[in-house]
Amino acid sequence: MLEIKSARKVFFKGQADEKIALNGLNLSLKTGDFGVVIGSNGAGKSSMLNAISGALILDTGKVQINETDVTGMPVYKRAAKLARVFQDPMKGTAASMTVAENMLLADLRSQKRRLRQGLNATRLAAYKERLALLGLGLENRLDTRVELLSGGQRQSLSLIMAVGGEPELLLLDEHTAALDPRTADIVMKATVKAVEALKLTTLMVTHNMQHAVDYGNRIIMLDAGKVRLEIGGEEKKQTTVADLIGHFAVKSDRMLLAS
Ligand SMILES: Nc1ncnc2c1ncn2[C@@H]1O[C@H](COP(=O)(O)OP(=O)(O)OP(=O)(O)O)[C@@H](O)[C@H]1O
Repeated sequence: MLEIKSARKVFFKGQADEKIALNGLNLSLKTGDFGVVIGSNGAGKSSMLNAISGALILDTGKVQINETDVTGMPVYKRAAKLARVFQDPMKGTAASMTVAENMLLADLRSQKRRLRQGLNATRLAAYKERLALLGLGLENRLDTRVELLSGGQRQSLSLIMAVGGEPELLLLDEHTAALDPRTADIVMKATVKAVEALKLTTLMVTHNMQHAVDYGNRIIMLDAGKVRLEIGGEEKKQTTVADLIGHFAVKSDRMLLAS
């Protein structure tokens, strides 16, 4: 469960270039929800993810993950509760190490064990099982150096490494944006397989309207630092890309009228 209440963040407050990034944002995700966050540039999507992860300290408001109020909790402590996958497929993994060594690094990071425990048979079997969730055949490439994988395989590996510690919340920060359309679709399908198998509560930011329509059980549209529109349940199933683009158009028209 994720609950954001009245989150407000203003950059350069009181100065000529004051920017209101979050303007009383309220959002709640139930356990097992897969929320897809959309919104135009500057709507506050990254600021919201940063406020959840602790990279951004709110001026006012509250962030709660399950039973814990994490608003004042430092990033390293929150890291135990959440996993985040970023846009750049080169950042989440170590290129010159093998798939198995990368899995071990992630494992040790989340379990606070020491590296010298090494890659034993039990671990390798567990990694194979976890990688198989992605449906990309990576379970058969444990000894392959990561730099030899495709961008999509690499980003999917980042994802499975991030969720190894069974986080209470998964944040996907435009994690397919740097990939070509076909690869992005492969990574999205792998993402859904992992999310469903591990029953993860997920919040994904995307500019890809087709992905917003195809994946997740809720669409959350941000505008000017707050939630402007939420679409869930049956309504989400009926929603088309054109509908979503229409909501962006309404916003632009409003802005034109105001200017
Ligand atoms: N560190 C910062 N310093 C100053 N202003 C910031 C900072 N971070 C965000 N902002 C401002 O806050 C507002 C929200 O930005 P944010 O990056 O959260 O939007 P976004 O929806 O993620 O946009 P995009 O789709 O372009 O990534 C914008 O006006 C932005 O310029």
